[in-house]
Amino acid sequence: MTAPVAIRRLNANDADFAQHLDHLLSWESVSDDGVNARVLDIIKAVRERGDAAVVEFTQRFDALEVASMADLILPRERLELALTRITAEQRQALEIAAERVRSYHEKQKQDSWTYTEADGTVLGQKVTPLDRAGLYVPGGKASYPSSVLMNAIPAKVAGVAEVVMVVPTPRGEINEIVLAAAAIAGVDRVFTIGGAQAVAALAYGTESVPSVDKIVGPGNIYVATAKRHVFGKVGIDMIAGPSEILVVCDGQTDPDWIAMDLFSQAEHDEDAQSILVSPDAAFLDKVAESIAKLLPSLEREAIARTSIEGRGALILVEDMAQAIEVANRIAPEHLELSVENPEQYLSQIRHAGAIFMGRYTAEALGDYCAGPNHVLPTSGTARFSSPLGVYDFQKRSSIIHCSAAGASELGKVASVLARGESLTAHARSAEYRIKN
Ligand SMILES: NC(=O)c1ccc[n+]([C@@H]2O[C@H](COP(=O)([O-])OP(=O)(O)OC[C@H]3O[C@@H](n4cnc5c(N)ncnc54)[C@H](O)[C@@H]3O)[C@@H](O)[C@H]2O)c1
Ligand SMILES: N[C@H](CO)Cc1c[nH]c[nH+]1
Ligand SMILES: [Zn+2]
Repeated sequence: MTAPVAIRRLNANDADFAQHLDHLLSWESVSDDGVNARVLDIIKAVRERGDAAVVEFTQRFDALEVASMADLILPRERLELALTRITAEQRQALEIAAERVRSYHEKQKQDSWTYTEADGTVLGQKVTPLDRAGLYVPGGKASYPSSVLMNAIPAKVAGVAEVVMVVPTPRGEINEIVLAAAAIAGVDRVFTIGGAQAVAALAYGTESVPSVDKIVGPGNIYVATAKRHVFGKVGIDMIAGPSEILVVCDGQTDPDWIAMDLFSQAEHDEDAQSILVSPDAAFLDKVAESIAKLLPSLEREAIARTSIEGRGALILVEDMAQAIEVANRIAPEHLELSVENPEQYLSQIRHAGAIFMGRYTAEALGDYCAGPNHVLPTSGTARFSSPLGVYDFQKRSSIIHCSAAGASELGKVASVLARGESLTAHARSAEYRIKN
């Protein structure tokens, strides 16, 4: 007999549904005072003592006996060596995934543009890649070669001259697939450091670690808190919370497939969130049975069970219109539309990090190799932010080139507005160019 799984059941027509949904979605992304204080101490120490502090924190938090920073630097040749230490099958999978991610992101590349007005004035925007990007690859509880590809490839496509990667190697355990992914993605330098100390080193620079212009990549609470604190000194991509999946199903997909799709994100983290919405009550029962049947077969059963029981839900809705309403309210990181003819709903979806269309598009394909980025807005932030992309590694400068005639005409307008602001040097600067 299979052990019961206590997954929450909600009905969107219940009077207190909104309240229950708010409670279900709430996740405190702000670090507690203890974590905050510790991270601030780490950042201060790295700013003041550079490499020496990074080495000390690495010894303490990653249980690594290293003598100096030299032991925490991996040259490009070491990355190339990793390519020979993985299996041919692993190398081929990495190369196929990298190629698909690269060609998808090539389409996002923005070019500089200008236009010329009738009087010869030229206006436009110059698009420039960042000089140096820092890529945080998590390495505490698990290793993520796919995240190396998803973060480094858009940077390279954007034309970033130097990509510096940091990855902790607790107890000295190096993941060869992570290094091989770095070689394939074209990462320039790797430091085996992690946590807040790695973020601080990338932001402020040390004797060995170069300071970067922007830090991207997911990480645990120490990494996220450090990223918040160094924002302003450097750019950051986003603060990514635990993984989430919302499946909307019309009741016609194999319930085992749906259960495993829910587990695919639940196995990431005890705090991950997996929710199924369907207008078919009998189907929700079948998925509940599949969950109970398949959960014990997972390698990461304990993590997935905590996630499913603590933050998961099966939600009954009146119809597909109500399902879409719930999806927009949740604004999930991943939305699976496991329905017949998903295109009919696409225009109504307003908030989702990535939308997986139809019964065959398992979210897991997007995590590894479909092509779009797997670094996505979580915790409802899809309301205002977008997947990591080439645009995160490009910045724009305005271009203004006035002709003599253009400067004269604009000078008159600027003069009036400047005098209205009592900024007379502005006004006189513009007025010098007015032709009488
Ligand atoms: N959104 C995404 O695309 C995505 C992808 C991959 C991973 N993730 C998430 O990233 C996170 C990775 O976390 P992780 O812990 O496995 O690796 P991590 O690399 O983020 O953190 C490990 C580091 O945390 C620091 N640390 C640990 N305990 C500490 C302490 N007590 N005090 C100070 N520092 C300490 C150490 O320096 C250690 O090197 C997970 O939550 C995972 O779900 C998200
Ligand atoms: N689903 C994660 C982002 O939420 C990304 C990932 C990496 N490996 C497997 N999955
Ligand atoms: Zn995943």
